[in-house]
Amino acid sequence: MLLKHKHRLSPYCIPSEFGRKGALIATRSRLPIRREHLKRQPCKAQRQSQEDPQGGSSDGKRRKAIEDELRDPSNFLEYFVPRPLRLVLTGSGAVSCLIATVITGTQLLSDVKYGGGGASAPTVAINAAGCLLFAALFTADQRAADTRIARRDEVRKAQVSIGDREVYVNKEGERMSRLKEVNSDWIIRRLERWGQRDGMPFIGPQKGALLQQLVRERQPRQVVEVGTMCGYSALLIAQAMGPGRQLISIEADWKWALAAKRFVWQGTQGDKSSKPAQQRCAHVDVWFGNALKQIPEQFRGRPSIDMLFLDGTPSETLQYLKAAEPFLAEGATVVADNAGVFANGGMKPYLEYVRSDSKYSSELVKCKLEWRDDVEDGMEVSQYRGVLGSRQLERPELVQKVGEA
Ligand SMILES: C[S@@+](CC[C@H](N)C(=O)[O-])C[C@H]1O[C@@H](n2cnc3c(N)ncnc32)[C@H](O)[C@@H]1O
Repeated sequence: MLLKHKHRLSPYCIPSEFGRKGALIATRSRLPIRREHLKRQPCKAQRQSQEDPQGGSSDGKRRKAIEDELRDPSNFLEYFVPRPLRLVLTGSGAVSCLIATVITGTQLLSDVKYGGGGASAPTVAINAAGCLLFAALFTADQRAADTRIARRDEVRKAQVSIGDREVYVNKEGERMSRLKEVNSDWIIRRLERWGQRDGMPFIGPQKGALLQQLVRERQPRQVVEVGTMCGYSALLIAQAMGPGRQLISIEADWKWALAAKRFVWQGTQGDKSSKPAQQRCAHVDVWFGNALKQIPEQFRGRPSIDMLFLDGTPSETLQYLKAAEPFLAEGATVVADNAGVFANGGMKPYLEYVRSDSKYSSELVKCKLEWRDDVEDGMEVSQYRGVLGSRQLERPELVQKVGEA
């Protein structure tokens, strides 16, 4: 239950929006996770009321009525006394107390008028108090349900505005909404909201757009990324690469590597389960380990690297490049993040190397630091000319074009 209603994004567990019960159980018990686990499993009432956009028994009002009756997960009482039963109990309690108040009140009046000992004033008062109490409980329950429904509508509107939910018009002409399927866009949006809120060091949308533009222009078949964290930039690169290509992303921290594997897997599976025309992610492998060890050990005998994205520890950037250099294809693009904020710090040796060595043609593309409009940063975009250092930049205008974008 706790997992079901957990809404915060955490790097180490999958947010509830991903977490179908089956997928979570499968994760915990190390069972294989199937594609159907990704899909939202509606409860019985939801299934009955499910809107069928293709036609079928769509009845918006009925659906809404059933949804409105769904159990309120934040109300503890719901698990012991269901709402319809509560309404019957409190409603009938109020009515019976009202009847008793009227009867005992009439008796009391006739006693006062004609004498006798039929009903006492305390009995009337107790019945009246009972009537008020039950009526108050009944009203409070109704109000709580109305508040919950209003809150749910607000949540839905927010989901529509952030793009997690889509609005459509059904056959009866009613405006309905439904949650979108989890795919790479969905995960990227989530990670962006998390990054913005907590200032996570993901590359962010501006640098992300720049990186995607570079990938689209250069069409690399194999990209290697150093520093996956939770896979934000990996998903952006994979989207821009398109299907049939490969991205290898290396992460030294096992917790991030684990989180990234899940985010990337869910993002790319979502895309794979959609129609072939909508499949757009490259195959992504997240490797756990230090890139300085992984690259020299694992890349022997592999296809050469067409693009290298360096976003690990800034002071180690030059070492990453030197480790990967023997495996770079001629004309490969090397992109290094944080070339602005760390230009005179950890990135200095790297920048000196790529800007002075004849093997590279290099340029700084200025942009803002992620989630900040007031801090200048940049990405160093370099082209590897090969050992002979004779090749010219194939598209020298690209860097400028990207920088202006
Ligand atoms: C700035 S974050 C990467 C953010 C990610 N590229 C994104 O935009 O979403 C840097 C990551 O590099 C990882 N890292 C640092 N040194 C590394 C190394 N030698 N090998 C692999 N990963 C490393 C860190 O653990 C951290 O998760």
